[in-house]
Amino acid sequence: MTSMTTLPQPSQLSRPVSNPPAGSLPPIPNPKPRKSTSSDTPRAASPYQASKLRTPSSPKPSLKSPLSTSNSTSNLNAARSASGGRTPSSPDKSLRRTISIASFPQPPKTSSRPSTASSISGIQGIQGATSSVRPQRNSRLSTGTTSSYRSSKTPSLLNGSGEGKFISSGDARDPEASPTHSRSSSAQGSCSTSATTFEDADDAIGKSNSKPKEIKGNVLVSVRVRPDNNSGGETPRNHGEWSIDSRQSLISYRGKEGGDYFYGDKDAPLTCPTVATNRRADNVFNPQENNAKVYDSAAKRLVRRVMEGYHGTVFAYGMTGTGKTFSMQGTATSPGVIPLAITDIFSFIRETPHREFLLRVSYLEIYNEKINDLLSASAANGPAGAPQEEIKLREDSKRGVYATPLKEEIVQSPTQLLRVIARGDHARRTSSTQFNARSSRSHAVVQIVVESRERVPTSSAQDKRAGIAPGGVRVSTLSLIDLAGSERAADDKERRTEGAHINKSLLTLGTIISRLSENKDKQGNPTDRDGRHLPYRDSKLTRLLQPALSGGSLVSILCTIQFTSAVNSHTGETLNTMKFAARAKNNIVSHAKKAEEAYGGGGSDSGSRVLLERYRMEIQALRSQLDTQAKSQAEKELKWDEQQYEKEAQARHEEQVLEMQLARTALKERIEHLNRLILSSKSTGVNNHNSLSAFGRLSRMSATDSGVRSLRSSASQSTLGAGHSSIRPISFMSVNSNDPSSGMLYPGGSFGNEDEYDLGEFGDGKASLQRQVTALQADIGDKNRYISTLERRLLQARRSSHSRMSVGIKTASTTIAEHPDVSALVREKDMEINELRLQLDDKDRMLAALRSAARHRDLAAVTNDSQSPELKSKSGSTAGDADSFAGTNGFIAQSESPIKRLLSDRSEKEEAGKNMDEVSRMLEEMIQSRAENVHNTKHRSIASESRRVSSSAEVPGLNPTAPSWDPSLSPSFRG
Ligand SMILES: Nc1ncnc2c1ncn2[C@@H]1O[C@H](COP(=O)(O)OP(=O)(O)OP(=O)(O)O)[C@@H](O)[C@H]1O
Repeated sequence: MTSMTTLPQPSQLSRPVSNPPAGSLPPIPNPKPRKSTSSDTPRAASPYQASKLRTPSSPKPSLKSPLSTSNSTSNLNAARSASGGRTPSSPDKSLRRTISIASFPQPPKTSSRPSTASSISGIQGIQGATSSVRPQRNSRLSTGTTSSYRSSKTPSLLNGSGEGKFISSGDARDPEASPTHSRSSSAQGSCSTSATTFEDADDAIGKSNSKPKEIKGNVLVSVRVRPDNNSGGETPRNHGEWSIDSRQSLISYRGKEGGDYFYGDKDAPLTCPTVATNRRADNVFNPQENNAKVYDSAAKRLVRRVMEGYHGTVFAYGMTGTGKTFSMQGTATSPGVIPLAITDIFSFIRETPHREFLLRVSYLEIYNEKINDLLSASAANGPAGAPQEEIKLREDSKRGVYATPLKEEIVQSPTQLLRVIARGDHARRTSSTQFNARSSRSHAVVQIVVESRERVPTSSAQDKRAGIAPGGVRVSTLSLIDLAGSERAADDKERRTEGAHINKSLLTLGTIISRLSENKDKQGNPTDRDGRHLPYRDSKLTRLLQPALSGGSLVSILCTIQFTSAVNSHTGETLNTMKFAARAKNNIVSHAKKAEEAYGGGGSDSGSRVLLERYRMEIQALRSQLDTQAKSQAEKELKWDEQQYEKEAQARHEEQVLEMQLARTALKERIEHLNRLILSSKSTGVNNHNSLSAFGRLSRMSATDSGVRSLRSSASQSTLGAGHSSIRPISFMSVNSNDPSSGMLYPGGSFGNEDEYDLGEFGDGKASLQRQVTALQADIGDKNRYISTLERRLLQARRSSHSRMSVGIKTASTTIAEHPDVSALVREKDMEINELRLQLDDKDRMLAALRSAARHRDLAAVTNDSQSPELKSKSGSTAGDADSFAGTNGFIAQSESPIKRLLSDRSEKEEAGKNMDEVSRMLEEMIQSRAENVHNTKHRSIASESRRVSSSAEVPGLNPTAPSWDPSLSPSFRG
């Protein structure tokens, strides 16, 4: 279903008249482009058969009047502007181009009641855009037709020439003139006002919506005579027994079949053609009159009334091939009642800015007493398509009789509406008959439902939003019906079946119309004058037309006939049509009321069918839903924002905690690592080997495998020893962890046999040793500080890299900690620390050795001063032993004899000399090693510094935190 939208505002649709669209009219449904019920049925020879389009059997141009030769559009223009600004008939092609859906009449500038004149003025404007002739709105009223009609007392017949006659004839019943006609006739008093022109009190007293007005009167019945193909192009006044006086709405037959038949009043005074009589005619259209003229006279006013809120029905009745479809649909160049009504509907909408409209359309056919929805998908697939759900007729007190279920499409533009109808028309069944190459085999009903409501003033748009309901909705229906043609029995079985159904329904229609009365039975059902029920239910057609025939709507009947000079002229059929027209005119009495305004969208069935109201309520409900949703959405967003903020804060907090944890972990790891290094170093040197002498350990480590670090220390110590004196102090040799006694002898880590240390270069270099000790102590202090600085910087670097990771470098696939430069730097620093640790250990040991040596020397010096050289040496040794071995020397001194002591003294001295040499050598090695270490470290520092600088340049931000060797921290490393 076409989606519903608010109909375009007139302002949106308005186009400057001066700028007509160049587009052409959207394809008007070609008459009968329909499926054939029997495609293989041989068609009767017809001049139109070759063409898919229905070719108007118009008279030859030479015989046409200037008006009649032009197509319907030009005629529409010409007829409407007959009194002024008439455009000379133009070729069909150019005229077709000029009519564009987009160039519909513009809404009036004022909100005054829309007038037909304004509408026509709009059309003229469009056409004038092409023809460059734009008749003035007033000129039409002041000149030409109307005055001509009023002044003309002479009836003009069709055989006359010149437009005066035509205009006079036409304008007598032209809706533009009809108000004057109707009102003047009413004023004159001598003419009946019951002539159906669909005027009501509104027109007389001005606009008033206060109370629905009732239009009373007979239906509008028009007779259209189709041109005769066999007339040789002539337009005779008399067609054999038939004669037409269109001005007098008179058709007479003086044949043998039944005497004289008159449609119209042959006795009526010519000056008052609408005199009250039961045989008064409304319209008789001669063969030259075109579709536009037919529409203007027979349907235009009714369509306008429908737009104002009345129900209206227009149907074409007549024998097959007489021009019903031609009149209702028309052709591309001569649009019929349906397309012209559509044009008018939208014109009316544009001219009525104070109301809003909603249009929906349905299209059904009654074929063989079965209702088919021509808009359903299955209908589009033709009879062979999926079977449709059975459509039934139901009755409702408000809606009357209606078909259900029926697809209704909401339309928003004439193009859309025309397309929908074209689609339905395509699905309608046609086939070739004796009289019509493309005969309609079904009754087709186009139903346009018009919903309208007072528009809410723009100023109170807020009220609209707030849900203040505008006025009620008025629903009216326009039914445009193209009946199938009555026909004689056909040869083909299928045609016979169709014909039987068609004839039966038309017969029922005729019967009902002939028996129509205003009588009703006790239940309120319509009866004939004798109180008999009217057989509406005998056919689907009459059942569907019941509301209209009962007087509930305005009705306009177009009866089509054809006079032919052919031998098999169907005079009987034509006479039947004439009788039907006369009965309809006499019997159908319309008392249509303007539909009441409906309120509410949900309650009653009729209420729920008012889409405008339903949509309004739906829009309102959706709007409030939207508001609620917007509110809750805003709340949700606020909540979400808060949650996000909290989450972010939480994440930040967690990140910080993590960072702290990482920092702590790193710190701990570092501490552990450093501790491990220290312990490992100690354990390697002290615990594992249970040795007090680093030198002893070092010498052994060269032969044992005690781990990388021990090996490194060993290696460095070995290097220290290279190129030095081979003299090894005995005391050092004896200090062996594998020797328990010696181990026990050095609990304080001091060297043994230190009484001999006064000999050799160390004995002589007391001051220099002292200086070395001091220097080494300072060195150790420096290194300790350096280590702590390194640790601090490392920590900072880690912390910084973590925070960087969390802030900005999260996207990097590798973390800073994993950055090769940083890791290399860290590794390097680790190594540096290790080495420094090792050096520290070495220094410790060296310091201890030096201290011990210094003590021995001091002791020796004291002993020498107080004893003989031998005793001095001995007692010094003993004292040294006693001192070194924690008080055991006293026992040694007492237990040994003097000779033995002398012998041993000599050997001890030799040994002491050796030991001193060894110590000196080792010290030299150590000093050398230290010097080399310092040199190496310095080199490494410089290298690492340069690397760090380059890596810092690569990793911005690392520079300030990267640990670096500050030479100022360790002045001892400068050299
Ligand atoms: N007033 C007209 N002027 C020119 N051609 C006409 C006119 N009326 C009818 N025709 C032509 O006559 C042929 C038959 O007309 P149409 O199909 O409208 O008849 P119908 O009454 O609808 O027939 P059926 O009942 O079989 O459908 C068509 O080719 C049509 O173009």
